[in-house]
Amino acid sequence: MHPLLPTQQSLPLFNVAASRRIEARALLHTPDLMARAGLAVAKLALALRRGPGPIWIVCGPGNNGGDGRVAEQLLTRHGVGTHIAATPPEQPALVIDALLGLGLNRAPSADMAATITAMQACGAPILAVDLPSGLLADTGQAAGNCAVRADHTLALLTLKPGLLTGEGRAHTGQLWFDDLGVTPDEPPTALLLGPPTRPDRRPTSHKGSHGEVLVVGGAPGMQGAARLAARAALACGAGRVYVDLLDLAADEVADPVRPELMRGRLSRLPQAVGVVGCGAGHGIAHDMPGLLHTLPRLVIDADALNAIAADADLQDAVRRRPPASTVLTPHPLEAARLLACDVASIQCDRLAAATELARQLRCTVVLKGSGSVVASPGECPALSGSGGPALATAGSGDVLAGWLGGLWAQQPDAPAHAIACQGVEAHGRAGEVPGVLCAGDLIDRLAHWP
Ligand SMILES: NC(=O)C1=CN([C@@H]2O[C@H](COP(=O)(O)OP(=O)(O)OC[C@H]3O[C@@H](n4cnc5c(N)ncnc54)[C@H](O)[C@@H]3O)[C@@H](O)[C@H]2O)[C@@H](O)CC1
Repeated sequence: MHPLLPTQQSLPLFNVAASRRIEARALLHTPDLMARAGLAVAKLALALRRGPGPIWIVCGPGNNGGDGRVAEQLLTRHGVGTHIAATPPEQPALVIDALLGLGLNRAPSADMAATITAMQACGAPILAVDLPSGLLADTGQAAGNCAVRADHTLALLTLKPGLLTGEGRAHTGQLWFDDLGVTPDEPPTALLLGPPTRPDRRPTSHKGSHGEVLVVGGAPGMQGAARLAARAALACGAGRVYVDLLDLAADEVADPVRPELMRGRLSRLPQAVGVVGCGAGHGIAHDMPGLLHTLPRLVIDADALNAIAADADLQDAVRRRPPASTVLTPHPLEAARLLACDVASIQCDRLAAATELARQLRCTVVLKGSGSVVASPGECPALSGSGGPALATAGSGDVLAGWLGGLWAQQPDAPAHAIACQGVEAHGRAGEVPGVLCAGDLIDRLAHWP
């Protein structure tokens, strides 16, 4: 068994309802699912335990607890000390959290909350069975703000989206997966993104083969955002990258650090991929009708999103664009403005929020944050399992927008959804470093990825 992330391929995700259906059908021909689950848990527990102490197994009232009890029998048979109880033994070598899994349907009771606190405090690593107890499988939210923070989670039968988005990654720890020998017999409710790909560069290609990007943004004092987006598009391989910095004097260069970047205007570049909004301030609202009407492919970020949120005519203009020609890249607050709700409403179900926004504005939506979501009309939503806190820095969103623009310039026939999936996963994987990654360094890592 291997840790699941980073994945070598795209993987299907199933919400609670789909997992239940798959389980019910599988049980008809594979009645020993719980035995298989318990065996998988016991094997992983043996590999993860630290020290000679007993393995503390915390079993709940349902089948999640059943998995824990099967694991306990197998470990005991193997000569390993175990302790099944709600309170810890002396110096446990590992905790197996089999309190609550897929059946979680309310905030943990006071007794369960006390057990969760004890698991957390006992000092041993925690292996969660299927889901960290208290974590909602569909959304990655902690029911009642009380959920186990596991060091490892072994997902069983299906992978659930809540392990990967919202608060999920903070509770799951290292993710493992055992399908228990069952092949899902229905379509996934979401996809976990696989390794990103880079556009091919033919030996005979020249800069004209790799498209044009026009970055529009960078109001006074915020020009760095537009320049970061432009540098990212350039590093991605776009043939020519232009910046239209709002209010820049006519004789100033586009970017003193990157002489490859050129000044440009919409009127001269009607076929470019537009990357609009980075550091743009309120002034971008004035340019939005022309940009939305003219450019065949658009990545819309930051202040351009706020302009759209504030103007019903701009929302209509987004809806009227050709299918698969527009990507919006909101963070949760921008998404909340676009959906006229608050951030908590977005975060409590990120997959649903991104899907609803994509439906309302008929475009592709990248909802940023831990477990970025890519949603488009008619497409199965995708989740990224990559990225981390190193990306929580100023400018990393600008880099994403520019990178998407660079990818699209080189693949003009690709639909918005495919570009968004490629770009989000590349951005996330390049951002997996300890500590903090400045946006400029992120561009370097992306450029040399993989
Ligand atoms: N049926 C099978 O053969 C298999 C079951 N599996 C395991 O079974 C789990 C699902 O089992 P269940 O459907 O029994 O669900 P759970 O074991 O997650 O829990 C259901 C029970 O917990 C109670 N409960 C829910 N929320 C509670 C709360 N906040 N406080 C106190 N009690 C609460 C419910 O009333 C119910 O009694 C999966 O997560 C997985 O671990 C898998 O191993 C696959 C095979």
